[in-house]
Amino acid sequence: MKYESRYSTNPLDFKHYDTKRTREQYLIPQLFEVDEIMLTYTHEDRFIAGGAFPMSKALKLETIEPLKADYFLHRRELGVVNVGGKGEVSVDGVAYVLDYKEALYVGSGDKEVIFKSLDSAAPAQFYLNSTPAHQSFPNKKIGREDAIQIELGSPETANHRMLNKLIVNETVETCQLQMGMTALQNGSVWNTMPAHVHDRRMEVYFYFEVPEDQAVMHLMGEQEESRHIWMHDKQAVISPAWSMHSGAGTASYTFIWGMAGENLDYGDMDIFKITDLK
Ligand SMILES: O=C[C@H](O)[C@@H](O)CC(=O)C(=O)O
Ligand SMILES: [Zn+2]
Repeated sequence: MKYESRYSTNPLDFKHYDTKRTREQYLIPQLFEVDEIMLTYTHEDRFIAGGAFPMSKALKLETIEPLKADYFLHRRELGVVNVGGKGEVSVDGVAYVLDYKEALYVGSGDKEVIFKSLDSAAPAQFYLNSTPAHQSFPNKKIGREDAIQIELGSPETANHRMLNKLIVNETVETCQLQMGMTALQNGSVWNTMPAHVHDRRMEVYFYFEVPEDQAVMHLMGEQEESRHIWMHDKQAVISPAWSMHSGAGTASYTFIWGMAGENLDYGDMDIFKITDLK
């Protein structure tokens, strides 16, 4: 288990950040290391984002020091999306097989979570999001066919995309975690445009299926003070509650969004007018 802690920030200070400081604060450059679990604990709603990459052995989700808890899910819930080969997540002895892009919700109180690949030649990569939880809800797998799909944007505005709601209140009961996956259609590059904020919830974006020689320019900041971070495949970025989160790729790509905070109302967003962005 490897972990890193990040404190939260405010928009008045963010105005003065240079590229290096911006990346240190918000970019999670690496989530997957062979036979490791890597976590980033952010004080933005105490959200944890990370990755489990079991290749030659199974990996157990251990507690980390900042939680001061006997086990990881003592007062937390967990969302898992597999972005690698077929894998298995075993929760207190119950095994859930996850194919590519399938998700699992794990409620608080489960003591043992173990990740493993079913074929070490095509190892699983489990993207993880975890948030504080003060009620225990049942564990549930959300397979490809269980996702709620929404078509957004259009080819004309280069933002044609399919949004898959995975862990939302229509599919599974959670305390505060919401997760989904949005795939840009071929030739479309703009995600979350028109951009929005939701001051009630922070968010983390994890970009993948970014071609090796391409990149995504992630936009953050307030409507009148936007900044960008160039991101590569399988990197994540923390978006505080006051920040927009949007981006354009040099090619099409897919991303997983995860949110936590005040409410569980996915559609509760304050949308910016494109011509008001600065
Ligand atoms: O608050 C919602 C999240 O930012 C994403 O669901 C937005 C998104 O996937 C998209 O518009 O492409
Ligand atoms: Zn959002």
